[in-house]
Amino acid sequence: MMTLPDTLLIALNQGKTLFSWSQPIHSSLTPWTFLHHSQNLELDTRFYFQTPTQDHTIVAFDTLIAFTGNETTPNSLTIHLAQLKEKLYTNKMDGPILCGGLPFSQIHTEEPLWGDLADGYLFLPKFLIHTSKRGTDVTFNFQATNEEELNKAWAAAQGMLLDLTTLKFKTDSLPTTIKQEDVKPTEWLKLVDKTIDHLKSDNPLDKIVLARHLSLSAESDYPTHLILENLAKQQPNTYLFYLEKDGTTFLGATPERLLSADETTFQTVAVAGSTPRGKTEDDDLSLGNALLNDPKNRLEHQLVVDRLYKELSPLTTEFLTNDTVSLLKNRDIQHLYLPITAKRKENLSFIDAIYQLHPTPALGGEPKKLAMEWITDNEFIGRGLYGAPIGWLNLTQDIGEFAVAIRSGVFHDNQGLLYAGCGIISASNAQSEFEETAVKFQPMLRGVLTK
Ligand SMILES: C=C(O[C@H]1C=CC=C(C(=O)O)[C@@H]1O)C(=O)O
Repeated sequence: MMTLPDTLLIALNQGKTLFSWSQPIHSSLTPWTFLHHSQNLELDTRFYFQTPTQDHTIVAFDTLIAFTGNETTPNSLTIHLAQLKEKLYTNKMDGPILCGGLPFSQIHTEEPLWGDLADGYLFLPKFLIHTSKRGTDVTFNFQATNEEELNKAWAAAQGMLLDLTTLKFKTDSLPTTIKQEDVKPTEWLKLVDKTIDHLKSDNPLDKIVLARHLSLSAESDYPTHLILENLAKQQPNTYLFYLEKDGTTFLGATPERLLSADETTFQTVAVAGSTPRGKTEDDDLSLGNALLNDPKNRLEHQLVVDRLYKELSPLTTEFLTNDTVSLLKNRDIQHLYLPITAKRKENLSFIDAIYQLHPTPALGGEPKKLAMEWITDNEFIGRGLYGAPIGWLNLTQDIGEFAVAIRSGVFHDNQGLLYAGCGIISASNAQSEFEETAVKFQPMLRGVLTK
């Protein structure tokens, strides 16, 4: 076990009370091993996030400091993060990482299965493993106001590293799902018709995204990390995300980035308009071509593109990508796709930019405010973190990456609730949207039902 580094003691004597210590780990342990090993420990929080290219994987455990509800608004978060920075000592250039999900909407209908997670949960973990092209680092975050607390916190962190790297696997398997039920299917079809009528009536609304739900029950509790592991095998080229807090887990495999930020650029994508994958290569190609040439889907997508350009313009100085729309193909579904990269203006915060973009018309609608009001007033079940920004941000450098949490579900004990949404415009048809959302449930269903 490593002894307490002197620099931490010096920082304490200089008045620092929040400590973030990172060190490389030279081991063959993968992020999955950590997630598996963690099942043997009593932890209040678990988090997993992996980019589609797998060039960043973050696994984090236990909460040191968390922001939820009103604390996650952009102003409040900015103040809280600045306060953390003031008392922070870190041995790393790029500082500690906060991870989690921001709420889909501050105003929302309660849904018991979500518990507190529905209010958003951005946390500074006690323990984090980050795997990137540079290798694997472990970070311990802790608070202490005197030497005794510092020694205790350091010993606890080292003990956790030892546990996570030496404990044996718990051999779990996924239970049989005994009930799989569309939630209020007839009412949902009626709601789509009502929404289409509303879009056709005299108001500025062009698009509203509606979510549908599928409820699941299993013969015993879901070991949710195994669902994530299935998704990792079954859904290449997607963001994998997993947020577990006090026994409730929200997880999924989304193709959609909301915003990633490095020191100089913002990167987002416009993903909207959907069709299934074909059974043969020819079939797949013709479905893709039909999607590229379908006016209804092109309009759904263009509304997202236009909004992203509009929202990004004041935050950036120059767009670095062209306007060629292509197809994004995942295992079960394909979408119209346009990546957008722009040079970010200096001193413009990543958090502000996230809130500026969220929800794009791929999840909310156009215009944003009216669409969000319609969603809140009419959907049967609260969205919680479905469709919300999920990911990470660096505390000291204003960088990070958030995905749009779709193709997802929330689980507690032996219960699950899957979410799938679709963009409604005046030319939509309720039955086709029902079928499109059925395809969008497929990735999560495959993950849950595979033993
Ligand atoms: C809202 C979802 O998908 C969005 C992303 C891509 C395509 C969409 C569509 O074609 O409607 C949706 O806007 C979902 O999968 O739950």
